[in-house]
Amino acid sequence: MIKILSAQQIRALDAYTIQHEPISSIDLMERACRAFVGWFTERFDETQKVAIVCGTGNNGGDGLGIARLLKMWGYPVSVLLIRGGTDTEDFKTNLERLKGKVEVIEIASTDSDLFSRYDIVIDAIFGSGLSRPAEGIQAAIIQQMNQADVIRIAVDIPSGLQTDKLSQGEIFKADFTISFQLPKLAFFLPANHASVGEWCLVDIGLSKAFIKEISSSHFYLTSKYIRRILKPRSKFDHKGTYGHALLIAGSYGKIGAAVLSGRALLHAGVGLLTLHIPQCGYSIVQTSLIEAMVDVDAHEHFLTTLPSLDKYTTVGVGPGLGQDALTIKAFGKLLEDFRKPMVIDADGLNILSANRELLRTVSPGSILTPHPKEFERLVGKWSDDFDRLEKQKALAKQLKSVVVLKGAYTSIASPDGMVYFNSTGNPGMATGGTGDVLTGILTGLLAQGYSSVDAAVTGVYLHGLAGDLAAREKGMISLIASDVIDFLPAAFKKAMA
Ligand SMILES: NC(=O)C1=CN([C@@H]2O[C@H](COP(=O)(O)OP(=O)(O)OC[C@H]3O[C@@H](n4cnc5c(N)ncnc54)[C@H](O)[C@@H]3O)[C@@H](O)[C@H]2O)[C@@H](O)CC1
Ligand SMILES: [K+]
Repeated sequence: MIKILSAQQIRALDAYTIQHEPISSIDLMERACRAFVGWFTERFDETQKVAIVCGTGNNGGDGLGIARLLKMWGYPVSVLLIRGGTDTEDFKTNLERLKGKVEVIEIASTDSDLFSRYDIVIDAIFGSGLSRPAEGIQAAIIQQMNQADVIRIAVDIPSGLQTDKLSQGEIFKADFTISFQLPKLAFFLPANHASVGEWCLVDIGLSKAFIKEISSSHFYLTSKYIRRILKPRSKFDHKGTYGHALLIAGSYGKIGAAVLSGRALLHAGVGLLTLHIPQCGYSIVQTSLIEAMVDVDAHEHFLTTLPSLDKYTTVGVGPGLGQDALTIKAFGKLLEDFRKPMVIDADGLNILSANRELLRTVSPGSILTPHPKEFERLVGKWSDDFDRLEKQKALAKQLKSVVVLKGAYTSIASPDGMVYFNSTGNPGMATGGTGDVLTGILTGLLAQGYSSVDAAVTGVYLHGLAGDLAAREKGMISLIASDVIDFLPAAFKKAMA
C-alpha cells in the first residue's frame, strides 16, 4: 500500500531524507533528474526535439538537470526559462552546470510561437511548491504549451495543479506525468484526468523510515498489500469455514443481475450460497448456477418476502431488485432483522436514498457500493471532487460502514476516515453487470470472515484485476461482465502468487 502524502508532508519527507540519509539537496535533485531521464530514454529516441520549460524553483531545477542529462544522451534539447519569484539554490547550481552545454532561452512574452519546432515539451514550471493559481506569463505559457502539437510530459506534477486541494486557473495538460516516488491525491480525482494523463512513479530514494512513520488517511492499493490480506486455505477447512451467503437480487427482466452476482460470489470462494429470488427466476437460476441453492419469494416478479435469516453469515442485496412498494418493505425488514455486515448495492442504495429513515438501520460494518449517480442520490450534489471525497468519508462515518465509490480509481472509505484508491481496472469494465459482479465478490469475501474493510479493499482490487486480465485477452471494447467472472480465478491466483 502506498501512502498518499500532502504537499506539506512531501516537503518534510524531502527535508528528512536530506538530513538523515544524509544527502545534499542538489544530489537528491540529481537523483530525481536521473530517474526522470531513465523513464524518458526508454520511450523516446534521440531524433525527438525536446523543449524543457523551467520555472525558478526546485521543479525548474529538476528541469535544468534533466536538460543537461538529456543533452549527454544526445537529444536535441532547449531550455525555455521563465523568470519570476526567487531562484532556489539548487536551481542556481543547475543553471550554472548547464552553461555552455544547452541553449537557454529566457521567455518574457508569448508573442511568438514558442513550441512549433519541438516534438516533446517537458513541463518544469511548478511542482509541489505551487501555492496559488498560475497567472500572468506562466499561465500564458502553460496555455501555449497545451495548444501545441507536441507530446507533453510533466515533471513531478503538472504545473498549475495543486497536490492536495482544488486547483484553479491554467493547468498543464500532460500526456504523461512522471512523479517522484509517491502519487499525489490530485491524480485520483476525475476532474484532473485531462491534466495528469498517464502517470507513473519513479523511485528517488526518499526515506522509507519517514514514510512508514508519517500518518496519512489516503492510500493507493498495491498487489503486495492484497497478498497480505488474502488467507490461504488450510487442510482441515470445510465448506462451513467459508460461510453461507444469502444473495437477494433480481426481478422480472433483471434475473441476469442475480446470476452475475451469484456466479461471482461462488468464484470468490464462499462455502455455501443461497439466492432468494422471485418465482419467475427459479428455472433460470437453478440451471445457470447449479452450485447454488434457491429460495423462492411469494411473488412472481419481485422481492416481497424474506427467508429465515438465522443461518446466513452475510447478505448481498440490491442488484436488479426494482423498487416496488412491497420490495421497499421487505428490504426495510431485512435491514431491521439482519444485524451483521452486509453488502448493499444498486436498487438497495436507491431505496435507501428515497427512504432516508432506513439509513439509520444499516447494520454497522456493511459495504455500500454506489456508482456516482447512486452516490449523488444518497448524499446530494457536490461542488468538486474534493467535496465529493469529503461526502464519501462523512457517509462512511455516519453509517459506520464502508462506502465504495465506483469509478476509474474506485475509492473505498472506511468508517475511521481512511480512503483507499484502487490500482486495478480499465474502461472496458464500464459495461452493464460489472457492478453486480463486484457485489458478488464482496459478499463472498465477507462470508469468508474478512473484515469489512479488508473485504472491500481486496474485492475491489480483485474485481479490477479480473477485468484487466479479461481485457488483455478480449480487448476492452468487447469485454462483458461475464468475462470479468471468467477471469476471477486467474485474478485470485495472481493476487496470491
Ligand atoms: N529536495 C527537494 O525538496 C526535492 C524537490 N524536488 C522538486 O521540487 C519541487 C518542489 O519545489 P519547490 O518547493 O521549490 O517549488 P516549485 O518549484 O514547485 O515552485 C516554485 C516556487 O514558485 C512559487 N509559486 C508557487 N505558486 C506560484 C504561482 N502560482 N505563481 C508564481 N509563483 C508561484 C513558490 O514560492 C514556489 O516555491 C518538486 O515538485 C520536485 O519537482 C525534486 O528535485 C526532488 C527533491
Ligand atoms: K511540473
